Amino acid sequence: MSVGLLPEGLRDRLPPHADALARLVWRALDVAQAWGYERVSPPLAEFEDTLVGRLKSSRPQDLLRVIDPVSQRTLALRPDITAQVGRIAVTRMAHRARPLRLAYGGPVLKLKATQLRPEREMMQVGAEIVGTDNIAAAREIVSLALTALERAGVTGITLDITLPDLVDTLAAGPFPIEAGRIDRARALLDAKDAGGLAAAGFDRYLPLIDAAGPFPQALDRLRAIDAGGVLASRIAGIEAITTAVAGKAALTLDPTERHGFEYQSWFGFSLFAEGVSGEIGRGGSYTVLHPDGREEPALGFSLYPDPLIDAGLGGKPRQRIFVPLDADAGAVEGLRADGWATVAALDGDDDAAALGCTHRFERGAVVAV
Ligand SMILES: N[C@@H](Cc1c[nH]c[nH+]1)C(=O)O
Repeated sequence: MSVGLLPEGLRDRLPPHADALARLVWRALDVAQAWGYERVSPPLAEFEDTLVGRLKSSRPQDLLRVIDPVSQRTLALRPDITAQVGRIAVTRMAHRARPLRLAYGGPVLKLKATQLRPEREMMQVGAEIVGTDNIAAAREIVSLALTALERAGVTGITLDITLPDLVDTLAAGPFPIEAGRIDRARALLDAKDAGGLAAAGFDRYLPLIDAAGPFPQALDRLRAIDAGGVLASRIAGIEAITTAVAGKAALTLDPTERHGFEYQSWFGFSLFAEGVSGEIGRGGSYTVLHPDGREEPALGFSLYPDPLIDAGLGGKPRQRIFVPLDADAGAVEGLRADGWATVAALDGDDDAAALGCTHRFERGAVVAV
């Protein structure tokens, strides 16, 4: 057996990174709690059919599955906690008043890594509002996500806004496309392939490519597209949401971006930070399905704090001080209260420096090692 070898995309988090990650998660959850969100903690794995299908428009996913010898049913490891929160909201917490505000944090597992991120297991921490997906809810969710990132020490944040169901809405209304050709149009828009769009007869969608980029120019270009009320109401919505975050993040618009937006509806966003590669968070509006088929609007965000640690965030570990066998317990407690990590001698000849201590506690005084 190969000792210490882990499957591709899975890894151990070692000191000091494991502590830093725990601190980042804790800070984000603490902010959410202060904003009135109650924590839920769903399990790592569920029956496959309860994990998928709870959110409207969620596509069948590639999941990591196992057969449970106890129930003889297929279990899936969660790739996203949002669907689990949706399940809790419409089952065990269905009786609770709306809007229901819930927060969560824990590891998720994807079947495949992406090019940008070789990891398949990552920490996810977030918050969801179930019961409304109006502008006020969107403003709160975006503000909360930015505040949580600020609290984690993240600077240079970019908020990239997208309209995940825009192409479907335009295709069903002002810019008609037959159902069978919508995927083609979406793929061309994803690739920002202007020539391809024109050649395929999707000319009316061309201006959407130019409506991507920094605010406010991108929004002005979106406004210039004549698509009747469909766009007007969304533009008004985006403007109202973004006034709430003015000064906290740089704003960009990518109206047709849908990469990673599986179930989000009229509003979606991605979060980026200077010096951190790839997305650090994502969110938006969506619809939760009740067991009786009833639909409930929801809105939320998830942060992915792992890359923040590689960027040096998450705080510094405590400085370590070596404490001899005969030290006074009260004094040692005082050292911990002052922010030291105390490393107690367990026999006569522990090596303070080898144990990572920069100081030792000698006859009541702190002495450099
Ligand atoms: N859970 C989603 C983001 C999200 C939360 N709420 C709504 N959308 C993701 O990680 O992609």
